[in-house]
Amino acid sequence: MPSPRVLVLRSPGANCDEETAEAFRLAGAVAERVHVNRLLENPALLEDFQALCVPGGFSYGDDISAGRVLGNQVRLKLSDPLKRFRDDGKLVLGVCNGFQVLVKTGLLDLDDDAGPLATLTWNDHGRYEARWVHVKATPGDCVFLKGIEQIEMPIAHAEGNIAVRDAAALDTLTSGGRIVLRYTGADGGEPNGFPENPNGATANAAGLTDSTGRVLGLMPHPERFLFATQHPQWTRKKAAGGFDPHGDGDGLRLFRNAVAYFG
Ligand SMILES: NC(=O)CC[C@H](N)C(=O)O
Repeated sequence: MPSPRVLVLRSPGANCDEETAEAFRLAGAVAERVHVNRLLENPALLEDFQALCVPGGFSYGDDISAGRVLGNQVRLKLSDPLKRFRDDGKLVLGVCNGFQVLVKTGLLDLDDDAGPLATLTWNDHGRYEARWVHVKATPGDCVFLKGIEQIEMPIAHAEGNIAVRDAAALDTLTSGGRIVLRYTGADGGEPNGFPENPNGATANAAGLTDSTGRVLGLMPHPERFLFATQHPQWTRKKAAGGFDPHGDGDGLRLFRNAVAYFG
């Protein structure tokens, strides 16, 4: 099987596209960074790729709200080709700002008759927050999270609070297995408020999948944990023994899962 080709979407203000492309390459994919203007000129470019990733950053300076401008471009100009892309069995990943973009595109199936089931809004404390968090996965059909239970990753965002509309919407998302990542305490149990839940997200949600399991949006940054030595406690882990400083970081597992899906 040839390596899957991944389109990493560049836009003005994106700042994680290089390392996200590198993550896919390390996992065995061929990754190409493509500017959104190239895709708007020629949406048929998508046909050359098996996966699309919208990376983190500050697309269009977070103007209006994070992800809104790029989300509108995608929703208004690329909706049909992207729905075909997803329905052809291809993969879509949105990391942090990319998740904010996906929420605004309709690709995550987040609407019912009453409007959006959930959205991403400002962190409860109203500030930008950058820290490592503990997250538990309940993958269900989500391709990217296969085999993952607990994982540590960094977050870095101001508008990362997954706010669910109401109790009925929460029930829809929960019963549909759509909340595939949740913040936990260090012991894997319920988080004890802030900072274990770093933004006040409803139900401690950190990532959502669509109804097919082939689209994932998450606030933590898996591409910032590709090497074991990116973990903030790696020297302590090394001193404690049994730690391979040349090993992979756990974030790489998501990208390997994406590549393995095409194997
Ligand atoms: N790391 C990111 O992608 C940041 C996302 C967005 N700019 C925010 O602050 O919420």
